[in-house]
Amino acid sequence: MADSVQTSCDLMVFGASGDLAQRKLFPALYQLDRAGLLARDSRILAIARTEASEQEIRVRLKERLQELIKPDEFDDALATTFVQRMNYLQLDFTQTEGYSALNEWRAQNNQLIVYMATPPAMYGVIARNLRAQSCCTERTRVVVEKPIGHDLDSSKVINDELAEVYRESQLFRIDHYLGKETVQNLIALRFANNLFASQWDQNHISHVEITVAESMGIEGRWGYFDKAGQLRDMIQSHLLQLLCLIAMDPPADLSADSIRDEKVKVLKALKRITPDVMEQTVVRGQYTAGTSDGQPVPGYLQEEGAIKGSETETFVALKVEIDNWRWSGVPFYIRTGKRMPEKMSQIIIHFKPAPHYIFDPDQKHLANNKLIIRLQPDEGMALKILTKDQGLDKGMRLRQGPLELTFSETFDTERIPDAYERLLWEVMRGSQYLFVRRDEVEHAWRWVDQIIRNWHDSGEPPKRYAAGTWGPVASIAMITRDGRSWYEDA
Ligand SMILES: NC(=O)C1=CN([C@@H]2O[C@H](COP(=O)(O)OP(=O)(O)OC[C@H]3O[C@@H](n4cnc5c(N)ncnc54)[C@H](OP(=O)(O)O)[C@@H]3O)[C@@H](O)[C@H]2O)C=CC1
Ligand SMILES: O=C1O[C@H](COP(=O)(O)O)[C@@H](O)[C@H](O)[C@H]1O
Repeated sequence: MADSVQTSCDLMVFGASGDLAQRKLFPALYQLDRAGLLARDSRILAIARTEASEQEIRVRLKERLQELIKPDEFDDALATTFVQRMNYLQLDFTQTEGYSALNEWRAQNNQLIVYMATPPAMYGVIARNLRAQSCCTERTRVVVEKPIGHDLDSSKVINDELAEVYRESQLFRIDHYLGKETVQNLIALRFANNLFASQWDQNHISHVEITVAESMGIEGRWGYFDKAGQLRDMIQSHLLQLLCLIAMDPPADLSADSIRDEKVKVLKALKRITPDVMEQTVVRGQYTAGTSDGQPVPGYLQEEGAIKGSETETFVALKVEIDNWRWSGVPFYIRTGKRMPEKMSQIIIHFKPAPHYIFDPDQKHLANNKLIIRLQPDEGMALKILTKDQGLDKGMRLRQGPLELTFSETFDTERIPDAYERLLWEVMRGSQYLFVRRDEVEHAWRWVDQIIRNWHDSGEPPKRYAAGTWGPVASIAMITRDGRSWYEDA
């Protein structure tokens, strides 16, 4: 990481025994320590309801780190020092008693970071209790997880509760996709390469595809997921963020507000999806039994904890339009689902063909250049271009080939940091450019809410797809109707 000035931090992790803290936050902090980015006097206060001694918490955390960190990145001595940074406080977040211990723990000169890795319903009460103890100052940074609510109204309640105690400049709302290196690279790709900057509009691009596919199912999270569904869980946050980064105008600079202002303009310009266009522009699916990695897997309704008859969607495909000068007439086809054939996230920019075609009419279908941006796995990109097929017998036959950039092969990158490493590091540096501002969250909900309302009003159940397939056939029909198809690498 380029800028490695350390700041001494006191990090309070509310919800320290939870899945997110254990699986993502503490391993990320360990990695920051390993990279020399945690100041020697930075400390961590793990806070949860579970009764445990400090020693037990440290021992358990070290075991967990050993389990989660790759063997060649796990250093026993470092892990021992790392867990010594940690203290433990047993606290019921909803009770005021006990919060005074937080003030006693913190070192006044260290930068205080409060990480709320808890259900969002806890954010307000934690913030108020911290204020009551004068535990936070104007310098305190507060990190909150998604989802911020489950619709516009509930997100406003959570945002208002946070705003009662903290200024917007203190709030770091996580969307972990923004912490992925390949997602940040979208900004570099678009605004550091004039080649693309000058071609990035409706004059040159015919359509855009965004696919975020997961091979896993619900993995014991049925209770949470069934109340959310794929639209709220993935589209409202991650996919709309990706769409914004692809569609936004150039920001004046790399400051958080310049970037976020441009993203908000895109969210405001998203065309409303009215009931009359739902059938052509929205496909909602739910997986049934099928296979994953060659093994039989149950359907959504047979997963552990499932409630019979649930109509929650595990797949969504949308045809999105952006009503502005840059993107008028350019559909963005986006899809995301659980239990798809593979875990794969990619963005395809389909360029328009040259204005006048002079080659073999049989080859006209090849005529569009495509930029394939592979977000994960196999991070990199390929620009599909046309060249002359070589050979005396080939005449002026065309063939399509990639200008290929696979990051791991081209660059001597030691390791790609996990999204949470980057995000925690940015919080420590006090930089908000990878975090979501209140108005972004609310515009995203406003747009997603109308789709949910339409589903509700129509009463139409999700379409079924077998686990291990690319979603309901209707999602293929949606794009085929426009004479296009979802990109498949030949
Ligand atoms: N897990 C993940 O991969 C992701 C999670 N998130 C978000 O992160 C947040 C945390 O998720 P996750 O870790 O999965 O949730 P868990 O349910 O696994 O953990 C919740 C944590 O909050 C604590 N807690 C809850 N209520 C109280 C209370 N009244 N007093 C004290 N402690 C309390 C629990 O303590 P105890 O165990 O002691 O009861 C536990 O440490 C949520 O907002 C979630 O949406 C976002 C993206 C991914
Ligand atoms: O936020 C979430 O993201 C994960 C997918 O994240 P990835 O980094 O593995 O692509 C998703 O599985 C989960 O349902 C959702 O809450």
